[in-house]
Amino acid sequence: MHSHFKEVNLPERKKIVLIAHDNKKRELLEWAVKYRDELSKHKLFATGTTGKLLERETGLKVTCFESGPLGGDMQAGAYIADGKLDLVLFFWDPLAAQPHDPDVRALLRVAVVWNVPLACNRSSADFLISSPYFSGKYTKKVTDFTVYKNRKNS
Ligand SMILES: O=C(CO)COP(=O)(O)O
Repeated sequence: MHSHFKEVNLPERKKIVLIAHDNKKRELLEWAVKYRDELSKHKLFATGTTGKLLERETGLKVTCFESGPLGGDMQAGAYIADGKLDLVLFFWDPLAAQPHDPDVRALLRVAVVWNVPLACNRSSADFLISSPYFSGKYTKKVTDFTVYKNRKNS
């Protein structure tokens, strides 16, 4: 199918959400401490427990959603749908079943819908943060959903 795109300008100072499942929290915290100075240039969000730990270990201000299993992933997903998050760093655990797996999948899905840069492991996060776009301007293309929204049976 022929898709049309809209351009969305991302500013230098990005709105970034950081999330880690329990077995991945140490890894995300180490990563955030390593890149503390770079992260300090941005506005940070996180799910509840991840955010509390991030604030404690980096000293950076983090706006916290609810804890993930209590709806935090869905809050982050809603922010994405509203265009209020520019980048997602989500170290999810591939070896542990999560009670809120549907929420996790929904967040990952909606990030892809809106073409949001998304790192799910440390090396991807390294690649993202070393990109000039991380702290520079970037114009992303988002599918233009006008046709979808105006479809006949809507
Ligand atoms: O479960 C999570 C994401 O799915 C993370 O939630 P917490 O940061 O509150 O532990």
